[in-house]
Amino acid sequence: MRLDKYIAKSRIIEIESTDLMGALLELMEVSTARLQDGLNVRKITNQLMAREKTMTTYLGNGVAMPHIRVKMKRPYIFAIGRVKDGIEFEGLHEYNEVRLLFLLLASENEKNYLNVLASLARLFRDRDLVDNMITAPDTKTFAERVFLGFSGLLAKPERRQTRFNRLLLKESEKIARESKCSAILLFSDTFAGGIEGARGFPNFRTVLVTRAASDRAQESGQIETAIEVRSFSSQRLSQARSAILIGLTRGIFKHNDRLLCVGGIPSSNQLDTLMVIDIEREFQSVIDRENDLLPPSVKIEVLERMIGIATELSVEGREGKPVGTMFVIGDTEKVNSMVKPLVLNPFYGYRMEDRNVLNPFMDETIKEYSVIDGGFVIRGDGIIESAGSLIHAPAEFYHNLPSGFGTRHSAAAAVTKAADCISLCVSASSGQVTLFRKGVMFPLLEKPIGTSS
Ligand SMILES: Nc1ncnc2c1ncn2[C@@H]1O[C@H](COP(=O)(O)OP(=O)(O)OP(=O)(O)O)[C@@H](O)[C@H]1O
Repeated sequence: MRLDKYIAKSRIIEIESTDLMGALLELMEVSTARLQDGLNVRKITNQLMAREKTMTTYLGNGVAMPHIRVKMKRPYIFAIGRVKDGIEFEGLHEYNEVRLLFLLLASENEKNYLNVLASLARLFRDRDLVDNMITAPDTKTFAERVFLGFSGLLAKPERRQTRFNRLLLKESEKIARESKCSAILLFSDTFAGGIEGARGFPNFRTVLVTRAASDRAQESGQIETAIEVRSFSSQRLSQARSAILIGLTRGIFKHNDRLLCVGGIPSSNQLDTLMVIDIEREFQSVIDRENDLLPPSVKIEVLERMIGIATELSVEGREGKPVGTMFVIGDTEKVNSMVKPLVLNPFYGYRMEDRNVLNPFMDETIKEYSVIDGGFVIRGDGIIESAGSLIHAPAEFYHNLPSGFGTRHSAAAAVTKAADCISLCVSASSGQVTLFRKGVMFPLLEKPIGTSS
């Protein structure tokens, strides 16, 4: 998504105020100057402040992103301010870390709002890119770097290939051809910065698997498409199973494809692993046809987001402790008939947009509530209906799972037989993330017991 078209030089400023209210007023002033939309600066700033009190917009990496829908003709207004030394807001320490304050005003009628929020959050997750903006020596350079960053041109310097990497890439193509693979999956998180090889294989269909896909990667070479899978694991090719699953549901792969995975330890800059995967054999128990995988009511981006959150939860835990939970996605009408609330629904009273998992600010909230006993019920379009729910399908839908799986996993399996939904289980005891569809289990991330990251 091209975000640079919404950036204007006059809305890139150095913030003078040291408190949030003052800083927001400065950004609102430059946002509304010269506009005929009749936006009420004070009123909107107060609404932004009220919102910040109920839900922080601090994204990490020194970036906060207050955002709000307003009545206006333009689809979006972006304003970005650089803060010297953090800002004061109700004594909360995360605001001391703010160095960039990004204000997003969106029209009430804009349907793409959550996607824009998600794209911005993804952009600001790139530490190097943010640092580059923060450390600009003067305002002019700061503005230039903002433009470059938003247009995807401010890339990390590419590393030169080592001889060994070159050899592996060359042999990969040969192996893929001779073993009749239909595509090569290049795990680009192996490289801390870009690498020449990430341009893809000249004579072979290449799919990039990455934690953060930029549009630029796909524009700059033979990369046919990129699959974004979050993974904080330090294991080789740990994103493979999730990536293939997403590729199948997106129609990038067919169930009878054979794939060559090429990667190494994340950020090691060293390729060291080649793995041939026959999708049919690997996933045989889950799918007969790729179309069966995704329930009709579930949006693929919702499943992708939930796989990301479940993976992060399993790897990070919460406050140093492992977390177990269950997400049931889709067919909520039927699922709700099998739900008993264990606690008062914490999402009660949230606006739909604020409890949609596609909203990047929901990640933290979901993780926070994952420590509550019970599971989450999520609509196929991403709206969370409840958390802290006991999800219990009728007895006839229960079947034996391999030993080691207890009542949480049994319930997660059964509900996907009883309703046309998907469930994702994060195991508190083993750290595994398991997807269930039609009662069949499919481990996405296997974490050896006792590993913390
Ligand atoms: N039907 C259910 N719906 C929601 N949550 C459940 C359900 N059954 C169990 N749980 C939750 O799972 C927790 C762990 O139960 P148990 O150890 O039997 O499951 P498990 O499948 O082995 O999961 P884990 O691998 O996380 O230990 C329970 O304390 C409860 O919070």
